[in-house]
Amino acid sequence: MSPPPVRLHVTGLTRAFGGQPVVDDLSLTIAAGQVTCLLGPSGCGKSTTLRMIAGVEPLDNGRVVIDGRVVADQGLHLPPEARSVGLMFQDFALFPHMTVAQNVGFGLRDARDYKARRVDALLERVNLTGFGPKHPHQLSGGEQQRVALARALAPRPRVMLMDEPFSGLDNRLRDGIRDTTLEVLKDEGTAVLLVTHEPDEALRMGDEIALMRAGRIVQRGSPYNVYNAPVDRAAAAFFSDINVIRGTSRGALTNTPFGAFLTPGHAEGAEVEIVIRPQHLKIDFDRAGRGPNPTPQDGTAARGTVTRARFLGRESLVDFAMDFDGSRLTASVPNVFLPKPGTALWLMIRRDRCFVFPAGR
Ligand SMILES: Nc1ncnc2c1ncn2[C@@H]1O[C@H](COP(=O)(O)OP(=O)(O)OP(=O)(O)O)[C@@H](O)[C@H]1O
Repeated sequence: MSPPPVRLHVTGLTRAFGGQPVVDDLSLTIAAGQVTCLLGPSGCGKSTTLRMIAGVEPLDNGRVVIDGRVVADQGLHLPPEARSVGLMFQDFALFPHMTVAQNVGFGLRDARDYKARRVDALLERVNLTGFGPKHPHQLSGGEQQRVALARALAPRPRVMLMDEPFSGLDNRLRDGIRDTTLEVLKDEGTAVLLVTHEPDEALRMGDEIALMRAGRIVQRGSPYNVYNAPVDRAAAAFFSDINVIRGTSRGALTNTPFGAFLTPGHAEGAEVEIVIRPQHLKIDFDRAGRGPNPTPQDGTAARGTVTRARFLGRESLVDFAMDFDGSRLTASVPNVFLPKPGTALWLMIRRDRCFVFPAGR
């Protein structure tokens, strides 16, 4: 089977405001039926990237190609309606004076009976059959959101650009709407660029995550890879709380509460940071000071004292001060585990889940 065709191809996209670069030489490719989540902290340039691709913001440099056709470069700026893009924003604003059917059919220039059939089919697709004659104010937030999706899809855009489209919805609605939206977009074979600052949303929705920082994409990959092989400490920290064990690499080894770690590739005397997520620290009991008998995979156990334990619903977080050097670590345990402060417990570290980075990066 041949790979799906590329729908969006962006190269060298650059934009500065007042001399300050906001998007800096950004490149990106999205194939038909693929969802790429542009994920990053507030202000890193996600919306500006999306707006340049949509055609509502000029670019200083670079090129945007949609379905093989250049729609923007230094000398060319096609308007949004000539780019075959669908847009969905947080404040998706349906036209209040129009019915649901008129809203969905708004961008269609086809003959009346074709248009009516397309509108009905889309309303059915987003589970709103029979809603055509209603007005937006008669609909719930989730229903309005699905009308907005149908409206954006009506002209069969090659590329769908979505900027935090679910953040106005309450939590209980959100997961359902995300799943419906994803299903519909996959069915239509649209290439999707979804901007979000929520890692959970990117992990849930993306075939690919493009992690953005200060105007640049710092890492691209499947959700699994971006989560499990972060390029640096900040990339690891973007997805969950992290523990950082600091040390000095000597003879390609770094001493930690959990014994010596292999840290090859770091200069003699270089400061390193060993990063581990709280769920990859395993807790065991003290057994009158004898501690556990770890398997080779569990690594070396180290003793610590509980300083605080919190219940967060799906998990409990337990904070420790380590006997070795007083360093602070946090372990996450599924369900309820609330040892009293002062309790001695042992921690084991999944070495294959640790990331080693040069300090300060
Ligand atoms: N038209 C503009 N004029 C001047 N500065 C702008 C303009 N648009 C955006 N900026 C600035 O560019 C930076 C990036 O903005 P952008 O909206 O792209 O970030 P973002 O990653 O989408 O953030 P958020 O998640 O908060 O929306 C911000 O510092 C913003 O203030």
